[in-house]
Formats: sequence, C-alpha cells, structure tokens
Amino acid sequence: MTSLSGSRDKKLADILRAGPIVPVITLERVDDAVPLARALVAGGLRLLEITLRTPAAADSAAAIIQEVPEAIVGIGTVLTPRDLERAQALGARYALSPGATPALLEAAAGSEMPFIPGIATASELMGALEHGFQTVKFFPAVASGGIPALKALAGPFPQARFCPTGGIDEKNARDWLTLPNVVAIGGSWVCQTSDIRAKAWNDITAKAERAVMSIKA
Ligand SMILES: O=C(O)C(=O)C[C@H](O)[C@H](O)COP(=O)(O)O
Repeated sequence: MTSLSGSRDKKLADILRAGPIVPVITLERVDDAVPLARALVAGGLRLLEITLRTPAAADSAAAIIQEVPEAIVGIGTVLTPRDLERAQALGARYALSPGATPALLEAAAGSEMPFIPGIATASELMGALEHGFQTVKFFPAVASGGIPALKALAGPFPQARFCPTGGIDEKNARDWLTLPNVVAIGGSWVCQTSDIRAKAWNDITAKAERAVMSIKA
C-alpha cells in the first residue's frame, strides 16, 4: 500500500464513521442548499452527497461547506478527472461516482481525495480493486440484483466494502446494512426534489429522523 492510498483510506474510514446513511442530494437552487443541509443534520444525517448534476451543484456544495460545519460534504456524480478536480477545489471531504472509467480511476489513484468509485459487476469491481479502491458504491443497487447480488460478490471479493445506492429507502435500508460488507447506504429518499422545491425543511428533517430510526433494531 502506498502512503497516498493509506492516508486516503484512513480519511475515508473516518468520514464513513459519520454514516451509515448518505443522502444523495440534487439541488436546483443554491438558496436551498444551506436550509436543506441544516434540515438533514437536524434529523441526524451529517454525511452528505451533493451530486454534480445541476448548474447549482458546485455553488451549493461550497455554501454548505462554508455555512454548515456539522455536515461532511462529498461530491457525487463525479464522471471525469475534471469533476474530481472540481470536487477537490471546492473543499469537499470525499467524492463518489456512479461508475468508474480507467481515466477516472487513474486520476483518483493519484489524488489525496478519498474517492468511492461505482461498480455493478465483478469485472468493474476488479478494476476498482486494481487501482487500490476497496470501498465502492454498488450502483444501481436494487436494479443490479439487490442484496443477493451483493452477497454473491462477497464470495470472491472478501476485501471489498460497499455503499449500495439506487433503489434504497426506509423499507429496505436496514436489510442492506445487515450485510457485513456494507459500510454505508446512499439514497435520495430523504430529500426528494418535490420536498426541496416546496422548501419542506421540517418534512425533510422528519424523513431523516425516520431513516435513522429505520436502521435501528
Ligand atoms: O449520481 C450519482 O452519483 C449516483 O451514484 C446515483 C445516485 O446515487 C442515485 O441516483 C440515487 O438513487 P435513488 O436513491 O434510487 O434516487
């Protein structure tokens, strides 16, 4: 293990301790960023993923980093080495991707930024492991075979750790987290676009609280 990957892995382990639920956030308006982050933190969710899917994403992430210190901000939908650089320049603590190209894996392997590549197959997982990434996003988790698929991957890849995302909600969150190789789960169910558009911050806090309750016994 190089010292770069060692320090990156340690940072990621520290970050994931604030989980295990990662709300996947898509912001259309920068003004919604800080109230949304505060609503999630108030509901017990500190580990955030701001997707780079909208023109408002970067400024939204910057506003949360600046104004909501309790939030641990990651940048999602990182598709290219350039996106990874943007995430780092914003001061995000970590970055995630729904997939992984060789160029993105190479850029991430040479960076200090903790990075969680996305995989949906054994071969994609092998690509991530080859580049030193043992913690991966399993995306789209339910559509790619759900819990049986992840249990099957545990056989040949006992060293891999997963953050399943895609199709997870408060009904199945706990089932995923009972798998020993699942370190976090991600999903948009706690911060739906309709609730953000309606500025339903109290409802979002209530959904976050319910999500936290749903993974307890
Ligand atoms: O954009 C990314 O970086 C992704 O990895 C995709 C998201 O994590 C999923 O789209 C969330 O899925 P849902 O919870 O089913 O809405």
